[in-house]
Amino acid sequence: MYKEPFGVKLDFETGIIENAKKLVRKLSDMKGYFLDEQAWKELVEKEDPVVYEVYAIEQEEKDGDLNFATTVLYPGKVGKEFFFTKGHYHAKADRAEIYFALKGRGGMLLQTPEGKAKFIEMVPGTVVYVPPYWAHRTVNTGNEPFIFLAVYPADAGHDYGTIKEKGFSKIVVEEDGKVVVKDNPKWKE
Ligand SMILES: O=C(CO)[C@@H](O)[C@H](O)[C@H](O)COP(=O)(O)O
Ligand SMILES: [Fe+2]
Repeated sequence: MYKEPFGVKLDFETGIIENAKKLVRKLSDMKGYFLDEQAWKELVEKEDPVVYEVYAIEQEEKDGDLNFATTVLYPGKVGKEFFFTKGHYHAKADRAEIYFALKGRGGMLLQTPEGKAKFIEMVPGTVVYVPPYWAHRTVNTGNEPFIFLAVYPADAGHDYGTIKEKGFSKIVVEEDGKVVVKDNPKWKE
């Protein structure tokens, strides 16, 4: 009936949560995600870098319960585009989420199913509220790992398919040494 409460240590420097399940996403796992396909291919063939790691403490998929996870998103670019997470809607689309930035700098791209997009900058201490129904992707715009904690309903799930197919309507690129959020030329509604 009652589950056992627990506390775990989250290392703010490395993002590692003790006893968490670790997931690693390499650039080769992200075929079709970046705008510059040639630059993606070259970088995969050259070194296939780790783009991000996730340390998750997850419960059974029941409503009312909570999961939490840190993400360590490495600095880098594919062409002009900064490294990002795949991005997803929640499988139960109305499930909201809270992100809390711990280290480095970056931001979150959010998008409604109709393609209305928003970019929110994140520095250590920024808390982002992801409302129900918004897809979300984080982007590392700095030159050190961007680390954040996410807290989300245990039954939220992930729907990666829509974003994998259509992407986000905005992209985050470096132009003349500046971070620029612009329209994605490949975006189709
Ligand atoms: O939003 C959540 C959970 O709902 C985060 O924990 C991400 O799962 C993580 O930042 C990796 O990003 P994705 O590969 O899942 O898009
Ligand atoms: Fe999420």
